[in-house]
Amino acid sequence: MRTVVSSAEMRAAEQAVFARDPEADLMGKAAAAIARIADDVAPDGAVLVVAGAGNNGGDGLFAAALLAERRPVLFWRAFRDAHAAAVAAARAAGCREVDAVGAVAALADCSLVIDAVTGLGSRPGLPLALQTLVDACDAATVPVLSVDLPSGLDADSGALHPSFSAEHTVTFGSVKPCHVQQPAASRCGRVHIVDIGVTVPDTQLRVAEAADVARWWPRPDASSDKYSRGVVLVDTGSEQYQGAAVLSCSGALHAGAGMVRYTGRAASGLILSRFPSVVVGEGRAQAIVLGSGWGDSDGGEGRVALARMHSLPAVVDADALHWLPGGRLDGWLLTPHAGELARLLGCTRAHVEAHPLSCVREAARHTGATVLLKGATQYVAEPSGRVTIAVAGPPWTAQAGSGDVLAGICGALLAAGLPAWRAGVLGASIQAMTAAANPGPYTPDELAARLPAMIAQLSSSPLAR
Ligand SMILES: NC(=O)C1=CN([C@@H]2O[C@H](COP(=O)(O)OP(=O)(O)OC[C@H]3O[C@@H](n4cnc5c(N)ncnc54)[C@H](OP(=O)(O)O)[C@@H]3O)[C@@H](O)[C@H]2O)[C@@H](O)CC1
Ligand SMILES: Nc1ncnc2c1ncn2[C@@H]1O[C@H](COP(=O)(O)OP(=O)(O)O)[C@@H](O)[C@H]1O
Ligand SMILES: [K+]
Repeated sequence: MRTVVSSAEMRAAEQAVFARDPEADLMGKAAAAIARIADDVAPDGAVLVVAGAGNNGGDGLFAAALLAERRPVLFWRAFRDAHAAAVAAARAAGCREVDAVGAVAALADCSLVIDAVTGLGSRPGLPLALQTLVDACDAATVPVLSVDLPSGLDADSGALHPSFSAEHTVTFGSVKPCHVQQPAASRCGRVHIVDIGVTVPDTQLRVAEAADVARWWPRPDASSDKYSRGVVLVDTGSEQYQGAAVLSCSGALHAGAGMVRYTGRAASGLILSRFPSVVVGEGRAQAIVLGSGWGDSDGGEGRVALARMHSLPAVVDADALHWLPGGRLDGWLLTPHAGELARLLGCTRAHVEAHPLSCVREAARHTGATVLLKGATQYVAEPSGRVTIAVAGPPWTAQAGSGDVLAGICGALLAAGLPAWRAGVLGASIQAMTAAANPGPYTPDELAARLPAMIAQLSSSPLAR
């Protein structure tokens, strides 16, 4: 699990280092890491360093000085101001200064551009001369290594602004919100996190990693039986949306449920023809999955209220989200997409998309449930305000039916005894990881069928220990 640190939290952590040791050379360590990664990602050829006026530019120019010991380096001060000591170091090391026109012309001969214009102090957007260079970089397909973050982005959000598009980003201490939230994250390329001796604080925002999924994924042992592994009661689908029932049962079974009981209104014969192990009808269960594919079929309110009376953990998806009972929904996992969350909160979808973190937190605080906001970035918010971002996957899973499978997976994890936040994080992560391992337009049911191979691979990997 990685802590996600805001620019203010990172600055405070940096100040704490200087309070202990006023001579701490954080910039020197940052520069050394940038130079090392630059050599790794583009071992030969000239490097162009584009430097801004603040410390981000300082990092880049000290890195320029180190790189100039072994390869040609050019630098452009994008705003006339720049970190004076770093400019002096770059000049002393033999780096050649160019102007805006020279920087664009130099791209033809460069194997790497280091973007050190703005970092934590970045105000969104780019001045025209820089935008011209960014366009030229994109056209010339010269790889960009961004220092801390692609200049132009806002460190503290996932919003898109005119910015560099990095192939690699080197950041310090821990990831910042722009590195882990789409669409900004797609501009960061591969993010290298470098320890420069700043102690990163615990925060209310974290991002899960494959190792967490491997460690926490429930596995049967010699004492397991179908009941102890977890029985999932699935009330999904309807006459109109029969497929949703098949998909949520598929998610639950392929995620390792001990048993799936189907109590929804789709034709049971359809489900049994696909999954003969499903038991049709009520019975004891450890978790319930509600709502996927209900459409406007009757009795939603009563079915959700009944689930509440069972006092079991529940996944509440899609149409069941319209019928949330009053009171604190402890132990429940709500799985809205942005539109459904907007409806829950009484705001617009655009508002949720612009402020996903505050919206998902608000829904969890208000309902007392854990809320998994689905989409390109998947946020799992607990009523306490803590948010965990699931492992990211490719956009191939953006298709009808993925959410139904995910609801089933989360149901199996709740039934196995995981707390709601962990079920949400693991469910969203395993679906994303399976899609990443099987790139292409696989249908949600095909991807669900590939979950067991992914889970087996995780279980046998050293990450699982
Ligand atoms: N904290 C740490 O742990 C460590 C931090 N380190 C490094 O320090 C970096 C932070 O440095 P920083 O505070 O000097 O801010 P930085 O990102 O250089 O930007 C400020 C300058 O940019 C300008 N500017 C901003 N937006 C603009 C725009 N759109 N268009 C035009 N100009 C714009 C802004 O102008 P102003 O707002 O003053 O008008 C100001 O001149 C951090 O990212 C990391 O690389 C490491 O050295 C060591 C450990
Ligand atoms: N841009 C994206 N990248 C990756 N996954 C996405 C993206 N957009 C949506 N998804 C995934 O697609 C699914 C959509 O869920 P949902 O809208 O409820 O679908 P449905 O109700 O049709 O099953 C979610 O599981 C989410 O993880
Ligand atoms: K930068």
